Amino acid sequence: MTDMDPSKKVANYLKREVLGEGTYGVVYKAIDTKTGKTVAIKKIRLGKQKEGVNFTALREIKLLKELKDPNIIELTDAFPHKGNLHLVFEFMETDLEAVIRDRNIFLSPADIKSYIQMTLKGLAVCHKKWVLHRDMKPNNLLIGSNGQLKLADFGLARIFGSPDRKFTHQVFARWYRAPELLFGTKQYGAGVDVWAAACIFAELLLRRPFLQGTSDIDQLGKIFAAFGTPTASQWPDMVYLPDYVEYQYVPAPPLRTFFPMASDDALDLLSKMFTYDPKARFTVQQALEHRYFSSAPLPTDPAKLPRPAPKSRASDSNPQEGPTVLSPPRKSRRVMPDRERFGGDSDQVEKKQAVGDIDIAGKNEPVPMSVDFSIFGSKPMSRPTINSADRSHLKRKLDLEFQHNEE
Ligand SMILES: Nc1ncnc2c1ncn2[C@@H]1O[C@H](COP(=O)(O)OP(=O)(O)OP(=O)(O)O)[C@@H](O)[C@H]1O
Repeated sequence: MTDMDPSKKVANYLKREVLGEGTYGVVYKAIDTKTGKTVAIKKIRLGKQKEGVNFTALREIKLLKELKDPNIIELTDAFPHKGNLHLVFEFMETDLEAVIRDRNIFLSPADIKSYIQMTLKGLAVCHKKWVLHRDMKPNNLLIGSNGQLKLADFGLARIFGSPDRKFTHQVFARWYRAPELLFGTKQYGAGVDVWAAACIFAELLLRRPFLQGTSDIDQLGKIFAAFGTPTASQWPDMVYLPDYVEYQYVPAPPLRTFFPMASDDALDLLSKMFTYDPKARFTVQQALEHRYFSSAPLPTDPAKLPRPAPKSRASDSNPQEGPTVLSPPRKSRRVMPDRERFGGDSDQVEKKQAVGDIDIAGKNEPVPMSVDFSIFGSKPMSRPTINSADRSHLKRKLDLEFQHNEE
């Protein structure tokens, strides 16, 4: 990086097409005119922070720039321009979501092992430096032309605040959220990234998201239906969490029910990463040392991993023609469980989904949760229920969710 006036750095980049829009703003493809390299520039709306990026944010960005590892996306530059902060990253060809969704791609057990190992290796480096990701999901795991998987969007949640829930695509982030976050914990640690990595591991095995909750309450219902309702002995601190509500006990079905083709080692590792109590949950380092990674088949060499066919990029042929949107932003391409399926007034849809079968104003019987059991096969399992004593607490939580969505 040079010592030039940061606001002038924009001249170093030749802007090309829009790559997509995420939680924090638009991402452009660009050419670094000094090196000739292709880069991706994330333009972050500073929004209400009229005074610009605060000192803490700048310090955090400096920290991210220093995080250099083969499994972490490199932040090569950062500069303000027209009230937006521009973060310059190395350009990546595709991402893990595209790999998982591509029906032409066959993922062998060794390929899955390689992708999840690279994910954990990137996480390990960050956790060693006390940086949490907090927003791990397959489309934040970018893949380069050499097959290397790299974690993206690291630490952005801490710098720019938690992703804004009013953006529809945030419904997907919920699927990777650890139970302590869903119960409203304020003091969370590296375990939230391990839970999310376990969800990604499960998604690689299934080729679809594992736990697709339609609201935070429903997400917990899905988790409990898969792993059994946590007991006090399994997770002693659970009852003290701010948004804790008691769910009727349901036992855990065997994990193999959901992953019939997975190896015993894969299931053992998965169960240790999906441990309820964050204090007992595997750390990233423990996960990397698990025998799953040293037993046959060994992880595929990244260069030999299957990847989607490169997309043709229209503006590559004519860079003079301003930014061109080549495809809808990723989130609209993904199947939307809530809003897109119902259309119309999105807030109404959100309310309808979140409330589901719960009769908040109803009588005192235990109330069945709205849980979509379709992911577990056609036969519904016993449904977790919420005790009536917690009804008002639940109503308050749902109201809070609605407020978030209506903002
Ligand atoms: N370094 C990069 N190289 C190439 N494409 C990138 C890079 N970073 C982001 N993109 C692409 O830009 C688009 C927007 O990315 P961004 O990270 O802002 O949002 P997202 O990951 O899609 O969603 P979210 O913000 O919810 O995580 C995506 O299509 C993403 O694949």
